[in-house]
Amino acid sequence: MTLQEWLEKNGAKGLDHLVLEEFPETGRGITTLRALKAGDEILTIPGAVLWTVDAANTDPLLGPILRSLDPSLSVEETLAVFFIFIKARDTEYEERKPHVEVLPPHYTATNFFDDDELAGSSLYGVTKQLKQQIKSEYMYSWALWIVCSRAMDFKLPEKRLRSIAPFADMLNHSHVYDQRTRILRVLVDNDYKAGDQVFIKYGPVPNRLLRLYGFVLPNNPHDSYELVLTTHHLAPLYDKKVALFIAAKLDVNSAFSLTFTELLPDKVLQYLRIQRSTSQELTTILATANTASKPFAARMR
Ligand SMILES: C[S@@+](CC[C@H](N)C(=O)[O-])C[C@H]1O[C@@H](n2cnc3c(N)ncnc32)[C@H](O)[C@@H]1O
Repeated sequence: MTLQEWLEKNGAKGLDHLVLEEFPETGRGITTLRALKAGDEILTIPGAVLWTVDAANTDPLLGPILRSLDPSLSVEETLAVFFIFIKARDTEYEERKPHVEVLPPHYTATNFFDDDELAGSSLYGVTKQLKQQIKSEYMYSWALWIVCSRAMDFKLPEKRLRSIAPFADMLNHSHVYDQRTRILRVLVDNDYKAGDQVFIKYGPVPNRLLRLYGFVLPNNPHDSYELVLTTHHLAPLYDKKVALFIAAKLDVNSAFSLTFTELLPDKVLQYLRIQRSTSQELTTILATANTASKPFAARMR
């Protein structure tokens, strides 16, 4: 069974007018075979085929294992395990398998870059930080990346639904999830002619797109430099500085986005002022921290 056949069998609508295509600049994407107006519904994906925590937890084989875990896995971990599980099965999962088989096989986000490849890049610091948090073998990192780069979030009255929609995860989208009918509707946010690629809209996102999604946009006006500032726990007056960081609503390990419109954010100056202060300056700052009327975070500028 192909991906399209499985989706149509479950009631997906709109696939007739959409084709998967390889594009030199953006890799695989989706072309529309008919003209579209902004706001048109181009595709619906039934809830039953979505990758969700509920689908993983109710799977007859995987579900009991997931449900027995204490503490339970996070949403992203559950979905990543679900992908790996289906990928590894030889039988019984002919329906979900075609989607797993068309997922990009290689992990392209910066976490998979060597230090040499990242050296000098604006993503060096944040990627280092992220690498320390995610220390796992390749298959699991790949699955987590698949989840994070393709998931869509919907705020339902009683919960947040994070899901990956087969086929819809390969095109430009503005999604709506109808909880009553359990159908995911894909709406376009631009006009398109027949034969156009329908593009992904990521919004005004800087080139840290590379960190999560594994690609960059050339000449991106929203690009930024992620400046990571940390203070070593053996640094002089560490405890006093930490108290001041907290009072100024800063973290000891902080990442700041330097952009073309805000090259030196106030928060960076606040951080550096605390980090560089002498003992006497810190005492003065601490002594006055809660006495003056102006909020402390504002006075640290
Ligand atoms: C939601 S998926 C889109 C479908 C994907 N191209 C595929 O073949 O499955 C998001 C991923 O597509 C790729 N991508 C999306 N937009 C891109 C662009 N403008 N240039 C290059 N790659 C892009 C990135 O790898 C990203 O992580």
